[in-house]
Amino acid sequence: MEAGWDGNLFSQKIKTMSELKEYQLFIDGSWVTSASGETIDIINPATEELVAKVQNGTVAEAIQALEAAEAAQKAWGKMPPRKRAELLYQLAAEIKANSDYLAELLVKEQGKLLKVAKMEVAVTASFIEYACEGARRIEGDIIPSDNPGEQIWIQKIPRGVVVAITAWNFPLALAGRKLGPALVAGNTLVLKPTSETPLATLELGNLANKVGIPKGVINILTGPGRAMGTALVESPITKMVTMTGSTPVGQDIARNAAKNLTHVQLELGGKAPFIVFADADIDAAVDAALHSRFDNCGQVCTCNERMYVQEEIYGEFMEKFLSKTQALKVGDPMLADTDMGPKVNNAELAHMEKLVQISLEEGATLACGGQRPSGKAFEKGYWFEPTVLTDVRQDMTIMHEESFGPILPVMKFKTFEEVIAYANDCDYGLAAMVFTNDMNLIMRCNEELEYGEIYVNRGHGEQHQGFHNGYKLSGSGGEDGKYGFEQYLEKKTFYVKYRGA
Ligand SMILES: NC(=O)C1=CN([C@@H]2O[C@H](COP(=O)(O)OP(=O)(O)OC[C@H]3O[C@@H](n4cnc5c(N)ncnc54)[C@H](OP(=O)(O)O)[C@@H]3O)[C@@H](O)[C@H]2O)C=CC1
Ligand SMILES: O=C(O)[C@@H](O)[C@@H]1OC[C@H](O)[C@H]1O
Repeated sequence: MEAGWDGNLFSQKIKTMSELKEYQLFIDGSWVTSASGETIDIINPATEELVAKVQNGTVAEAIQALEAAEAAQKAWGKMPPRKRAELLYQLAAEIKANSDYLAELLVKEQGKLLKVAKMEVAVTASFIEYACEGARRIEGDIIPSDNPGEQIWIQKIPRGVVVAITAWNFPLALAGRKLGPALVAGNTLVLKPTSETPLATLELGNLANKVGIPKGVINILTGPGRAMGTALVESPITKMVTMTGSTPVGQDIARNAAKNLTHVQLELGGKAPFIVFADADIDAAVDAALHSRFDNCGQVCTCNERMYVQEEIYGEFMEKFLSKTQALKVGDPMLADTDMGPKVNNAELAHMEKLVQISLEEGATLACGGQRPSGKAFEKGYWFEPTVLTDVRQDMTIMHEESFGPILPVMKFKTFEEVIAYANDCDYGLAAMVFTNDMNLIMRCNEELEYGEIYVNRGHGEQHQGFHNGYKLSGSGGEDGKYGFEQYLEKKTFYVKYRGA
């Protein structure tokens, strides 16, 4: 089937989702078929049906995209930031205008609920709009020198070509989260979405052309992360790599970027503790714990990965929590009353089954779930029941290995010191959640918890103006907010001697 676009999202050869689309690579403003002659199948996790095909791009095409971005950056970086922002505001508007189409793509490629997919599309636009607000706040410094008749100027300048590599759980939002600040700051972009869920992200190429973003400013590639990703990271053309994904891949990227000492920003795995003290609002804590574990089928980096409940309220809390967990409706992500869709692929589903098996072998009790749901609706697809494990110990695998899925181990604790030790006994340091109304406990948690993002009396969910920052093996550099934006700028210091003594 011939694939191609005339530059407009809806004038493509394919008019409905039912026809199979073959996406191409978006390089230098054009759609090109890979020289590899190979494609990657994108499968619907709820039905196992083939949704579309994408190019299995080559290393040579990765370099071609980098060269296009490098050529475009010269003019793009010299454009007034406000002008860049005006184009990106239009891109954000087009994303919102195509919300239904993009949301449906996200459901079909990732299996997320339609209502969550619509939120993701809105958040993608919002990430870009937030970055645009910073266009006229790219501020430097003028500092008096110790030498007479001299000033020191510290300027903020674009880094150059930025490579963005994204994960499969919120593919479009993760792309917008990086594309926005990268381009507003005057950089150009080579974006490599995950091979699992690249479709909605690829559509950004159509929208970029539609709003008139100059060719080469945004390039979007699909292909094997290890081969293509490594080529992008190792190239001397690349001046920054921003990646969201697993810790092992983040470590690979850090190693490969070291060859040119390229600036790296990594948002990686997590194992967030969810701590409920005896004085907590139990009903609020139950609801927050439920959503912070089972949102997006547990596939959120800040998810409640392990829960600690103070023993005085454990019985009441768990009775309410298990009741709500068992009431969750697993099913078709397109339906409004569905609470949880499928895992993204078969490998992730097998990982769920393996974690439950290991947990039971290590002595845990299965309080609910623990397997694939039965019934005709679940004969196809990568479904897993909302699962709660009790009678777990801190030394068990499930308390340390990220599940990134709908499995929640729960432990009792007696004292503050005990639960802080449990919470910090972790290789990750991204997010933590704490429920208590005692200000003294809140401040002590703030002091003691070794996490970059702590939520108090609410569940997970970052905001753009915050700072999404992982300690330890959860990442390096952080993103979002003014500190995330700064990462996309280089500084140049200028000593200006303009008169004698
Ligand atoms: N901290 C955060 O904000 C978030 C963290 N995550 C983490 O991401 C993980 C799940 O996402 P997942 O997509 O499976 O993560 P992966 O690490 O498997 O992949 C992430 C991206 O890296 C690419 N890639 C793979 N190998 C390399 C390499 N050697 N060099 C360069 N790029 C490479 C992948 O391409 P390809 O897919 O083509 O192989 C993909 O685009 C979980 O661990 C989760 O915790 C997820 C979301 C947010
Ligand atoms: O990356 C994640 O899993 C979260 O940061 C998620 O990504 C985009 C959404 O805004 C966040 O909830």
